[in-house]
Amino acid sequence: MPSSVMPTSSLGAGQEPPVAVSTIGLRKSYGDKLVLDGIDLRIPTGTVFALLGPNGAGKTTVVKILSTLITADAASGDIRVGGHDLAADPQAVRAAIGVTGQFSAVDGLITGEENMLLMADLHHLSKREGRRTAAELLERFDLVEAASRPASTYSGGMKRRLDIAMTLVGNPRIIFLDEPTTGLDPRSRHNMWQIIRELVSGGVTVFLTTQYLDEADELADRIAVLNDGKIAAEGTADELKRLIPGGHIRLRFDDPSAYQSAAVALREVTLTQALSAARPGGAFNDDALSLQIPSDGSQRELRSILDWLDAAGIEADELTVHTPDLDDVFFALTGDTTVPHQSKETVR
Ligand SMILES: Nc1ncnc2c1ncn2[C@@H]1O[C@H](COP(=O)(O)OP(=O)(O)OP(=O)(O)O)[C@@H](O)[C@H]1O
Repeated sequence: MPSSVMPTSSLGAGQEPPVAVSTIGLRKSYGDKLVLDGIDLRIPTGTVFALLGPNGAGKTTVVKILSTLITADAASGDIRVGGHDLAADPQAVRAAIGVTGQFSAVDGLITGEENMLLMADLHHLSKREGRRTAAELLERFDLVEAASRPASTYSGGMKRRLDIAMTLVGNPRIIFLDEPTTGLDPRSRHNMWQIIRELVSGGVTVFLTTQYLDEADELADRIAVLNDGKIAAEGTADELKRLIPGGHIRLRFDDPSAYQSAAVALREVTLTQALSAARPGGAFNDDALSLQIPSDGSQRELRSILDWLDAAGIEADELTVHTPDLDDVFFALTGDTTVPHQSKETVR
């Protein structure tokens, strides 16, 4: 059962971090259209969780439910945010969370600073405390120079930063970021990633939805792929990449004769099917003096391949593990056949 939310750094060895968000059988229909068909989530405090899915999969709907903007169907199971029962105590949930993204709280008609002070008022901070908090956050988000300009004159990146700064006025321990970097240029995206990392290192839990798989790969401790109203897969980026075929170990040789004997040894294994652990069926590239052995990239499989190489007297000059990237995982899990499969290789 989830308990109160606190930073992971205060935990003793061997203790499980408390759960920031948990859902059991989360369901949502709009009319007779079922959008979420029983979603189970368990997000430990102080981690980044990324929800991926094709357009219209229901990511924003999940965020809206968890942030109390809309209600889940009555048939849903237990839903807790910050240790509070979402259905029974939405007010306590609201006090524990911050939300930014597609529904920005920024008012373009007033200045950045006025937006911040308004937020401080909403959180019942004293005038003095409000000014101090606003100044501190404007500084932290590099908005001091722009603070006295109407927010309508801000760039997209500045508005996103102001939006997050406003969210932080209430010191939320759980933040929902719905597509936080959509439309931002690469530098602004990287700045936003840095902001998110800093929040998490301070013990904040971040629930992120994104269209950018590299963003999930970069930031998230765990990733869930939403498809057809259900979680198609959930795990770390590496766990998800291991779910689909295409991973391999590549051995490269400087010496053509070493390459030849390794290729012969691998062909023999392939022919006799003797090497079950190392998965026979390698590929050869005579020009590059390299050969590939299919592998899921797991430690166990890597060890058995290394044992086989040792036993066969093969010493490669370079060994690299290649795993499918998150794009491959996404296309495989969401059944999107409109984008051709590309053999992108990530050297891990
Ligand atoms: N208020 C609403 N009334 C009826 N249908 C809705 C409503 N809001 C969302 N939907 C439908 O629910 C489905 C999920 O929408 P949602 O916005 O949650 O998806 P999403 O995964 O966030 O999509 P995107 O990546 O395009 O933002 C879509 O088919 C959408 O048309």
